[in-house]
Amino acid sequence: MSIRVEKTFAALFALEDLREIYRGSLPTGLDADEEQAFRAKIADLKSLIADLESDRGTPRPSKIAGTLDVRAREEQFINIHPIQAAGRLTPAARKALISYGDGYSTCDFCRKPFRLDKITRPGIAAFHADLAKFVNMDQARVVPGARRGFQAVTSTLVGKGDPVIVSALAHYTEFLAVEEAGGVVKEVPLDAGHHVTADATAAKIEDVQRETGKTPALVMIDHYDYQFANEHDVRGIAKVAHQYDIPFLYNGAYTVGVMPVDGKAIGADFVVGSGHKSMASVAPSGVLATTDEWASSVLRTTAMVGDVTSRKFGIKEVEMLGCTLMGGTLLSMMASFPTVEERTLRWDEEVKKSNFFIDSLLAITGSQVLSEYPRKHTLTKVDTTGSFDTVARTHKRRGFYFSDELSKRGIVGEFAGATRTWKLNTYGLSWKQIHYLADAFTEIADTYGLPRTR
Ligand SMILES: Cc1ncc(COP(=O)(O)O)c(C=O)c1O
Repeated sequence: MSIRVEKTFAALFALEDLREIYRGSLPTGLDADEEQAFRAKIADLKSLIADLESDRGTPRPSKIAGTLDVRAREEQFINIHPIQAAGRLTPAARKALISYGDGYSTCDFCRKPFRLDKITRPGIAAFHADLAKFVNMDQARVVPGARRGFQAVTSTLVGKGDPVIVSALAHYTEFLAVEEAGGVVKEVPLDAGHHVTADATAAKIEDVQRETGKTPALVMIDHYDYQFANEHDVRGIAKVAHQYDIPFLYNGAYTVGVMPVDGKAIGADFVVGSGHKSMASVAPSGVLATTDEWASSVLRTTAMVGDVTSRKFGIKEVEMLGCTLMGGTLLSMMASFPTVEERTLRWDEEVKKSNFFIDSLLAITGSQVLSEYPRKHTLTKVDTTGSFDTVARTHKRRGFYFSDELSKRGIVGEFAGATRTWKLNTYGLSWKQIHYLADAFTEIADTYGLPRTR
Protein backbone atom coordinates (compact mmCIF):
# COMPACT_ATOMS: atom_id res chain seq x y z
CA MET A 1 0.00 0.00 0.00
CA SER A 2 1.53 3.29 -1.01
CA ILE A 3 2.10 5.95 1.57
CA ARG A 4 -0.10 8.28 -0.44
CA VAL A 5 -3.08 5.95 -0.21
CA GLU A 6 -2.51 5.47 3.52
CA LYS A 7 -2.40 9.20 4.02
CA THR A 8 -5.57 9.78 2.06
CA PHE A 9 -7.29 7.24 4.27
CA ALA A 10 -5.88 8.85 7.35
CA ALA A 11 -7.44 12.12 6.31
CA LEU A 12 -10.76 10.45 5.64
CA PHE A 13 -10.97 8.19 8.64
CA ALA A 14 -14.54 9.04 9.69
CA LEU A 15 -16.82 6.18 8.74
CA GLU A 16 -19.27 8.67 7.29
CA ASP A 17 -16.56 9.97 4.97
CA LEU A 18 -15.68 6.44 3.95
CA ARG A 19 -19.27 5.73 3.08
CA GLU A 20 -19.16 8.69 0.72
CA ILE A 21 -16.00 7.39 -0.92
CA TYR A 22 -17.11 3.88 -1.54
CA ARG A 23 -20.40 5.05 -2.91
CA GLY A 24 -18.47 6.22 -5.93
CA SER A 25 -15.85 8.85 -6.10
CA LEU A 26 -12.19 7.97 -5.70
CA PRO A 27 -9.65 10.68 -5.03
CA THR A 28 -8.39 12.09 -8.30
CA GLY A 29 -4.91 11.55 -9.69
CA LEU A 30 -4.27 8.00 -8.40
CA ASP A 31 -2.11 5.84 -10.63
CA ALA A 32 -3.28 2.31 -11.48
CA ASP A 33 -1.53 0.62 -8.53
CA GLU A 34 -2.73 3.21 -6.12
CA GLU A 35 -6.26 2.92 -7.38
CA GLN A 36 -6.16 -0.83 -6.94
CA ALA A 37 -4.77 -0.47 -3.43
CA PHE A 38 -7.42 2.11 -2.61
CA ARG A 39 -10.22 -0.11 -3.86
CA ALA A 40 -8.89 -3.06 -1.85
CA LYS A 41 -8.84 -0.97 1.28
CA ILE A 42 -12.35 0.27 0.63
CA ALA A 43 -13.50 -3.32 0.28
CA ASP A 44 -11.96 -4.15 3.67
CA LEU A 45 -13.60 -1.20 5.30
CA LYS A 46 -16.93 -1.96 3.68
CA SER A 47 -16.91 -5.35 5.33
CA LEU A 48 -15.83 -3.80 8.64
CA ILE A 49 -18.69 -1.30 8.48
CA ALA A 50 -21.13 -4.06 7.58
CA ASP A 51 -19.90 -6.06 10.58
CA LEU A 52 -20.26 -3.10 12.87
CA GLU A 53 -23.74 -2.37 11.59
CA SER A 54 -24.93 -5.93 11.93
CA ASP A 55 -23.58 -5.97 15.47
CA ARG A 56 -25.56 -2.98 16.57
CA GLY A 57 -28.33 -5.23 17.82
CA THR A 58 -27.60 -7.92 20.36
CA PRO A 59 -23.95 -8.91 20.53
CA ARG A 60 -23.32 -12.04 18.46
CA PRO A 61 -20.44 -14.48 18.69
CA SER A 62 -17.34 -13.30 16.90
CA LYS A 63 -15.89 -15.19 14.00
CA ILE A 64 -12.70 -15.48 16.01
CA ALA A 65 -13.65 -18.10 18.56
CA GLY A 66 -16.33 -15.90 20.07
CA THR A 67 -13.79 -13.75 21.87
CA LEU A 68 -13.89 -10.59 19.83
CA ASP A 69 -17.49 -9.48 19.91
CA VAL A 70 -17.91 -5.89 18.89
CA ARG A 71 -18.60 -4.08 22.14
CA ALA A 72 -21.46 -1.61 22.30
CA ARG A 73 -21.70 -1.10 26.01
CA GLU A 74 -22.15 2.63 26.26
CA GLU A 75 -24.32 3.01 23.19
CA GLN A 76 -26.82 0.44 24.37
CA PHE A 77 -26.44 0.18 28.11
CA ILE A 78 -25.85 2.17 31.23
CA ASN A 79 -22.44 0.92 32.25
CA ILE A 80 -21.50 1.32 35.92
CA HIS A 81 -18.27 -0.68 35.74
CA PRO A 82 -15.97 0.64 38.47
CA ILE A 83 -12.81 1.09 36.44
CA GLN A 84 -13.99 1.68 32.91
CA ALA A 85 -16.02 4.84 33.33
CA ALA A 86 -13.58 7.64 32.65
CA GLY A 87 -11.43 5.69 30.24
CA ARG A 88 -14.15 5.26 27.64
CA LEU A 89 -13.12 6.71 24.35
CA THR A 90 -14.57 9.88 22.93
CA PRO A 91 -15.82 9.63 19.32
CA ALA A 92 -12.71 11.58 18.30
CA ALA A 93 -10.50 8.99 19.98
CA ARG A 94 -12.30 6.15 18.21
CA LYS A 95 -11.65 7.80 14.89
CA ALA A 96 -8.02 8.44 15.79
CA LEU A 97 -7.66 4.80 16.69
CA ILE A 98 -8.85 3.68 13.28
CA SER A 99 -6.48 6.09 11.68
CA TYR A 100 -3.43 5.48 13.86
CA GLY A 101 -3.90 1.87 14.95
CA ASP A 102 -0.83 0.82 13.00
CA GLY A 103 2.30 0.50 15.09
CA TYR A 104 4.79 3.33 14.56
CA SER A 105 2.15 5.40 12.79
CA THR A 106 3.33 8.38 14.82
CA CYS A 107 6.70 8.08 13.14
CA ASP A 108 5.89 9.28 9.59
CA PHE A 109 7.36 12.69 10.25
CA CYS A 110 9.84 11.84 12.98
CA ARG A 111 12.87 14.00 12.24
CA LYS A 112 15.95 14.90 14.21
CA PRO A 113 16.02 14.80 17.25
CA PHE A 114 14.51 11.35 16.93
CA ARG A 115 12.22 11.10 19.93
CA LEU A 116 8.46 10.73 20.29
CA ASP A 117 7.92 13.85 22.37
CA LYS A 118 9.73 15.97 19.76
CA ILE A 119 7.47 15.06 16.83
CA THR A 120 5.54 18.03 15.49
CA ARG A 121 3.36 16.28 12.89
CA PRO A 122 0.95 15.22 14.32
CA GLY A 123 1.38 17.71 17.16
CA ILE A 124 2.90 15.34 19.72
CA ALA A 125 5.46 17.86 20.99
CA ALA A 126 2.76 20.44 21.62
CA PHE A 127 0.64 17.79 23.32
CA HIS A 128 3.45 17.04 25.76
CA ALA A 129 3.66 20.72 26.65
CA ASP A 130 -0.13 20.82 27.07
CA LEU A 131 -0.06 17.73 29.29
CA ALA A 132 2.54 19.26 31.61
CA LYS A 133 0.47 22.44 31.82
CA PHE A 134 -2.70 20.43 32.39
CA VAL A 135 -1.33 19.05 35.67
CA ASN A 136 0.76 22.17 36.37
CA MET A 137 4.16 20.52 36.20
CA ASP A 138 7.22 21.42 34.13
CA GLN A 139 7.59 18.37 31.92
CA ALA A 140 5.47 15.42 30.91
CA ARG A 141 5.90 12.14 29.10
CA VAL A 142 3.32 9.67 27.91
CA VAL A 143 3.79 6.17 29.33
CA PRO A 144 2.10 2.79 28.82
CA GLY A 145 -0.11 3.07 31.91
CA ALA A 146 0.29 4.70 35.31
CA ARG A 147 2.27 1.65 36.44
CA ARG A 148 5.05 2.48 33.97
CA GLY A 149 5.15 5.97 35.45
CA PHE A 150 5.69 4.49 38.92
CA GLN A 151 8.31 2.18 37.48
CA ALA A 152 10.29 5.01 35.87
CA VAL A 153 10.42 6.84 39.19
CA THR A 154 11.21 3.86 41.43
CA SER A 155 13.81 2.59 39.02
CA THR A 156 15.54 5.97 39.23
CA LEU A 157 15.20 6.72 42.94
CA VAL A 158 14.98 3.42 44.75
CA GLY A 159 18.04 1.32 45.42
CA LYS A 160 18.38 -2.19 46.81
CA GLY A 161 16.72 -2.45 50.22
CA ASP A 162 15.50 1.14 50.21
CA PRO A 163 12.19 1.65 51.98
CA VAL A 164 9.35 3.33 50.05
CA ILE A 165 6.29 4.73 51.81
CA VAL A 166 2.92 3.85 50.28
CA SER A 167 -0.58 3.82 51.70
CA ALA A 168 -2.29 0.77 53.18
CA LEU A 169 -4.68 1.23 50.23
CA ALA A 170 -1.95 1.44 47.59
CA HIS A 171 -2.55 -0.24 44.24
CA TYR A 172 -0.63 -3.46 43.62
CA THR A 173 1.27 -1.88 40.74
CA GLU A 174 2.97 0.44 43.26
CA PHE A 175 4.16 -2.63 45.15
CA LEU A 176 5.49 -4.18 41.96
CA ALA A 177 7.29 -1.01 40.91
CA VAL A 178 9.05 -0.88 44.27
CA GLU A 179 9.85 -4.58 44.20
CA GLU A 180 11.31 -4.41 40.74
CA ALA A 181 13.64 -1.64 41.83
CA GLY A 182 14.79 -3.77 44.76
CA GLY A 183 13.05 -1.59 47.35
CA VAL A 184 10.81 -2.51 50.26
CA VAL A 185 7.25 -1.26 50.65
CA LYS A 186 6.29 0.33 53.97
CA GLU A 187 2.59 0.98 54.35
CA VAL A 188 1.05 3.89 56.22
CA PRO A 189 -1.84 2.51 58.30
CA LEU A 190 -5.33 3.96 57.84
CA ASP A 191 -7.45 5.89 60.31
CA ALA A 192 -10.91 4.70 61.30
CA GLY A 193 -12.48 6.33 58.24
CA HIS A 194 -10.05 4.59 55.84
CA HIS A 195 -7.91 7.65 55.23
CA VAL A 196 -4.16 8.10 55.07
CA THR A 197 -3.22 11.21 57.02
CA ALA A 198 -0.15 13.44 57.08
CA ASP A 199 0.42 12.62 60.75
CA ALA A 200 0.29 8.88 60.13
CA THR A 201 2.75 9.32 57.25
CA ALA A 202 5.17 11.25 59.47
CA ALA A 203 4.88 8.55 62.15
CA LYS A 204 5.59 5.85 59.58
CA ILE A 205 8.65 7.66 58.26
CA GLU A 206 9.94 7.95 61.84
CA ASP A 207 9.27 4.23 62.45
CA VAL A 208 11.10 3.25 59.29
CA GLN A 209 14.06 5.45 60.13
CA ARG A 210 14.23 3.93 63.59
CA GLU A 211 13.85 0.34 62.40
CA THR A 212 16.05 0.41 59.31
CA GLY A 213 18.34 3.34 59.89
CA LYS A 214 17.31 4.56 56.43
CA THR A 215 15.22 7.48 55.23
CA PRO A 216 12.63 6.29 52.70
CA ALA A 217 13.61 6.94 49.09
CA LEU A 218 10.10 7.95 48.03
CA VAL A 219 6.60 8.64 49.32
CA MET A 220 3.95 7.51 46.85
CA ILE A 221 0.28 8.18 47.68
CA ASP A 222 -2.98 7.87 45.73
CA HIS A 223 -5.11 11.00 45.85
CA TYR A 224 -8.20 8.76 45.65
CA ASP A 225 -7.57 5.10 46.37
CA TYR A 226 -8.94 2.25 44.28
CA GLN A 227 -10.73 0.44 47.11
CA PHE A 228 -13.00 3.15 48.50
CA ALA A 229 -12.16 6.14 46.31
CA ASN A 230 -11.71 8.10 49.51
CA GLU A 231 -9.78 11.34 49.28
CA HIS A 232 -6.41 11.40 51.02
CA ASP A 233 -4.60 14.52 52.19
CA VAL A 234 -1.99 14.59 49.45
CA ARG A 235 -0.97 18.19 50.14
CA GLY A 236 -0.36 17.48 53.82
CA ILE A 237 1.47 14.27 52.99
CA ALA A 238 3.67 15.98 50.35
CA LYS A 239 4.58 18.59 52.94
CA VAL A 240 5.56 15.91 55.44
CA ALA A 241 7.60 14.06 52.80
CA HIS A 242 9.53 17.23 52.00
CA GLN A 243 10.19 17.92 55.68
CA TYR A 244 12.13 14.66 55.67
CA ASP A 245 13.69 15.53 52.30
CA ILE A 246 11.85 12.72 50.53
CA PRO A 247 10.39 13.20 47.02
CA PHE A 248 6.64 12.80 46.69
CA LEU A 249 4.84 10.93 43.91
CA TYR A 250 1.18 11.85 43.47
CA ASN A 251 -0.83 8.95 42.07
CA GLY A 252 -3.62 10.54 40.06
CA ALA A 253 -4.95 7.37 38.44
CA TYR A 254 -8.43 8.37 39.61
CA THR A 255 -8.02 12.14 39.22
CA VAL A 256 -5.93 13.22 36.22
CA GLY A 257 -8.47 13.56 33.42
CA VAL A 258 -11.59 13.82 35.54
CA MET A 259 -10.91 16.66 37.96
CA PRO A 260 -8.51 19.59 38.00
CA VAL A 261 -5.06 18.58 39.27
CA ASP A 262 -2.44 21.16 40.21
CA GLY A 263 0.80 19.29 40.83
CA LYS A 264 2.74 22.32 42.04
CA ALA A 265 0.02 23.37 44.49
CA ILE A 266 -0.05 19.82 45.86
CA GLY A 267 3.72 19.86 46.22
CA ALA A 268 4.23 16.85 43.95
CA ASP A 269 7.62 16.00 42.53
CA PHE A 270 5.93 13.50 40.23
CA VAL A 271 2.36 13.34 38.97
CA VAL A 272 1.22 10.07 37.47
CA GLY A 273 -2.06 9.56 35.60
CA SER A 274 -3.72 6.71 33.74
CA GLY A 275 -4.94 7.32 30.20
CA HIS A 276 -7.19 4.28 29.98
CA LYS A 277 -8.63 4.80 33.44
CA SER A 278 -9.28 8.52 33.47
CA MET A 279 -8.32 10.21 30.19
CA ALA A 280 -10.65 8.59 27.64
CA SER A 281 -7.74 6.82 25.99
CA VAL A 282 -6.80 3.45 24.60
CA ALA A 283 -4.91 1.07 26.91
CA PRO A 284 -2.14 1.02 27.88
CA SER A 285 -1.61 4.74 28.22
CA GLY A 286 -0.78 7.20 30.94
CA VAL A 287 1.23 10.22 31.88
CA LEU A 288 4.27 10.92 34.04
CA ALA A 289 4.87 14.58 34.79
CA THR A 290 7.64 16.08 36.86
CA THR A 291 9.50 19.23 37.76
CA ASP A 292 12.58 20.54 35.98
CA GLU A 293 14.53 19.59 39.09
CA TRP A 294 13.63 15.90 38.83
CA ALA A 295 13.50 15.72 35.04
CA SER A 296 17.27 15.61 34.84
CA SER A 297 17.32 12.31 36.71
CA VAL A 298 14.04 10.57 35.86
CA LEU A 299 14.16 11.70 32.24
CA ARG A 300 17.92 11.29 31.86
CA THR A 301 19.21 10.42 28.40
CA THR A 302 21.43 7.48 27.61
CA ALA A 303 25.20 7.63 27.94
CA MET A 304 25.70 4.10 26.63
CA VAL A 305 28.22 3.53 23.81
CA GLY A 306 28.56 0.35 21.77
CA ASP A 307 31.92 -1.21 22.53
CA VAL A 308 32.36 -2.59 19.02
CA THR A 309 30.43 -0.07 16.97
CA SER A 310 30.83 3.03 19.15
CA ARG A 311 27.15 3.68 18.53
CA LYS A 312 25.41 6.25 20.74
CA PHE A 313 21.74 7.08 21.03
CA GLY A 314 22.12 10.27 23.03
CA ILE A 315 18.63 11.73 22.81
CA LYS A 316 16.82 8.61 24.00
CA GLU A 317 15.59 8.61 27.58
CA VAL A 318 16.60 5.57 29.61
CA GLU A 319 13.51 5.19 31.78
CA MET A 320 11.22 5.63 28.77
CA LEU A 321 13.26 3.04 26.84
CA GLY A 322 13.40 5.64 24.11
CA CYS A 323 9.94 6.17 22.72
CA THR A 324 6.76 5.05 24.45
CA LEU A 325 3.30 5.23 22.83
CA MET A 326 3.74 5.01 19.09
CA GLY A 327 0.30 4.66 17.60
CA GLY A 328 -3.39 4.61 18.47
CA THR A 329 -2.75 4.80 22.21
CA LEU A 330 -1.13 8.22 22.01
CA LEU A 331 -3.33 9.55 19.24
CA SER A 332 -6.43 8.54 21.19
CA MET A 333 -5.12 10.49 24.18
CA MET A 334 -4.50 13.49 21.97
CA ALA A 335 -7.87 13.24 20.26
CA SER A 336 -9.71 13.05 23.60
CA PHE A 337 -7.63 15.74 25.25
CA PRO A 338 -9.79 18.80 24.46
CA THR A 339 -12.84 16.97 25.85
CA VAL A 340 -10.86 15.75 28.83
CA GLU A 341 -9.61 19.25 29.65
CA GLU A 342 -13.09 20.64 29.45
CA ARG A 343 -14.75 17.88 31.46
CA THR A 344 -12.45 18.33 34.45
CA LEU A 345 -14.16 21.68 34.94
CA ARG A 346 -17.46 19.86 35.38
CA TRP A 347 -16.23 17.53 38.12
CA ASP A 348 -18.50 19.07 40.79
CA GLU A 349 -21.53 18.11 38.72
CA GLU A 350 -20.24 14.54 38.42
CA VAL A 351 -19.92 14.38 42.20
CA LYS A 352 -23.47 15.71 42.61
CA LYS A 353 -24.77 12.96 40.35
CA SER A 354 -22.79 10.37 42.29
CA ASN A 355 -24.35 11.58 45.56
CA PHE A 356 -27.82 11.66 44.05
CA PHE A 357 -27.58 8.00 43.11
CA ILE A 358 -25.99 6.95 46.40
CA ASP A 359 -28.68 8.81 48.38
CA SER A 360 -31.37 6.93 46.54
CA LEU A 361 -29.58 3.62 47.14
CA LEU A 362 -29.32 4.42 50.84
CA ALA A 363 -33.09 4.92 50.94
CA ILE A 364 -33.40 1.17 50.34
CA THR A 365 -33.21 -0.14 53.90
CA GLY A 366 -30.13 -2.21 54.67
CA SER A 367 -27.93 -0.66 51.95
CA GLN A 368 -24.68 0.89 53.11
CA VAL A 369 -21.89 2.97 51.66
CA LEU A 370 -18.45 1.76 52.66
CA SER A 371 -16.65 4.72 51.07
CA GLU A 372 -16.57 8.10 52.79
CA TYR A 373 -19.91 9.81 52.57
CA PRO A 374 -21.09 12.25 51.19
CA ARG A 375 -19.14 11.16 48.17
CA LYS A 376 -16.32 13.23 46.77
CA HIS A 377 -15.84 10.85 43.85
CA THR A 378 -17.96 8.97 41.32
CA LEU A 379 -16.43 5.58 42.23
CA THR A 380 -18.08 4.18 45.35
CA LYS A 381 -17.92 0.98 47.35
CA VAL A 382 -21.34 -0.10 48.53
CA ASP A 383 -22.62 -2.94 50.67
CA THR A 384 -25.98 -4.38 49.69
CA THR A 385 -25.74 -7.50 51.87
CA GLY A 386 -28.55 -6.14 54.05
CA SER A 387 -30.80 -5.17 51.14
CA PHE A 388 -30.60 -6.80 47.70
CA ASP A 389 -28.61 -9.77 48.95
CA THR A 390 -31.34 -10.78 51.41
CA VAL A 391 -33.37 -11.81 48.34
CA ALA A 392 -30.46 -13.87 46.99
CA ARG A 393 -30.67 -16.21 49.97
CA THR A 394 -33.94 -17.70 48.73
CA HIS A 395 -33.93 -16.84 45.03
CA LYS A 396 -33.32 -19.76 42.68
CA ARG A 397 -30.76 -17.70 40.76
CA ARG A 398 -29.06 -16.85 44.07
CA GLY A 399 -26.92 -13.69 43.80
CA PHE A 400 -27.29 -13.66 40.03
CA TYR A 401 -30.91 -12.55 40.28
CA PHE A 402 -29.75 -9.00 40.97
CA SER A 403 -27.57 -8.87 37.86
CA ASP A 404 -30.46 -10.37 35.86
CA GLU A 405 -32.69 -7.56 37.08
CA LEU A 406 -30.10 -4.92 36.24
CA SER A 407 -29.41 -6.23 32.77
CA LYS A 408 -33.15 -6.50 32.07
CA ARG A 409 -33.17 -2.76 32.61
CA GLY A 410 -30.14 -2.16 30.40
CA ILE A 411 -27.67 -1.70 33.25
CA VAL A 412 -24.31 -3.48 33.06
CA GLY A 413 -20.86 -3.27 34.62
CA GLU A 414 -21.33 -4.98 38.00
CA PHE A 415 -19.63 -8.33 38.45
CA ALA A 416 -22.51 -10.76 38.14
CA GLY A 417 -22.98 -12.78 41.29
CA ALA A 418 -20.53 -10.61 43.26
CA THR A 419 -22.81 -7.88 44.50
CA ARG A 420 -22.64 -7.98 48.29
CA THR A 421 -19.84 -5.51 48.80
CA TRP A 422 -19.04 -4.09 45.42
CA LYS A 423 -17.94 -1.02 43.54
CA LEU A 424 -19.68 1.04 40.93
CA ASN A 425 -18.90 4.22 39.07
CA THR A 426 -21.39 6.79 37.80
CA TYR A 427 -18.85 8.90 35.92
CA GLY A 428 -20.10 10.33 32.65
CA LEU A 429 -23.76 9.41 33.06
CA SER A 430 -26.18 12.18 32.20
CA TRP A 431 -28.73 13.36 34.78
CA LYS A 432 -31.35 11.47 32.81
CA GLN A 433 -29.34 8.27 33.07
CA ILE A 434 -28.68 8.88 36.77
CA HIS A 435 -32.41 9.23 37.43
CA TYR A 436 -33.05 6.09 35.40
CA LEU A 437 -30.38 4.22 37.36
CA ALA A 438 -31.74 5.33 40.72
CA ASP A 439 -35.28 4.43 39.67
CA ALA A 440 -34.14 1.02 38.43
CA PHE A 441 -32.63 0.14 41.85
CA THR A 442 -35.80 1.38 43.58
CA GLU A 443 -37.96 -0.62 41.20
CA ILE A 444 -35.95 -3.82 41.86
CA ALA A 445 -36.30 -3.22 45.62
CA ASP A 446 -40.07 -2.80 45.20
CA THR A 447 -40.35 -5.91 43.03
CA TYR A 448 -38.93 -7.99 45.89
CA GLY A 449 -40.73 -6.11 48.65
CA LEU A 450 -37.59 -4.62 50.21
CA PRO A 451 -38.43 -1.80 52.63
CA ARG A 452 -37.49 1.78 51.77
CA THR A 453 -37.30 4.93 53.82
CA ARG A 454 -38.59 6.99 50.93
C1 LIG B 1 -4.97 3.66 42.23
C2 LIG B 1 -4.42 3.02 41.01
N1 LIG B 1 -3.16 3.29 40.66
C3 LIG B 1 -2.60 2.76 39.57
C4 LIG B 1 -3.29 1.90 38.76
C5 LIG B 1 -2.62 1.32 37.56
O1 LIG B 1 -2.98 2.08 36.46
P1 LIG B 1 -2.58 1.63 34.97
O2 LIG B 1 -3.52 0.55 34.58
O3 LIG B 1 -2.76 2.88 34.16
O4 LIG B 1 -1.16 1.20 35.01
C6 LIG B 1 -4.60 1.60 39.07
C7 LIG B 1 -5.35 0.68 38.18
O5 LIG B 1 -6.39 0.16 38.46
C8 LIG B 1 -5.17 2.16 40.23
O6 LIG B 1 -6.44 1.90 40.59
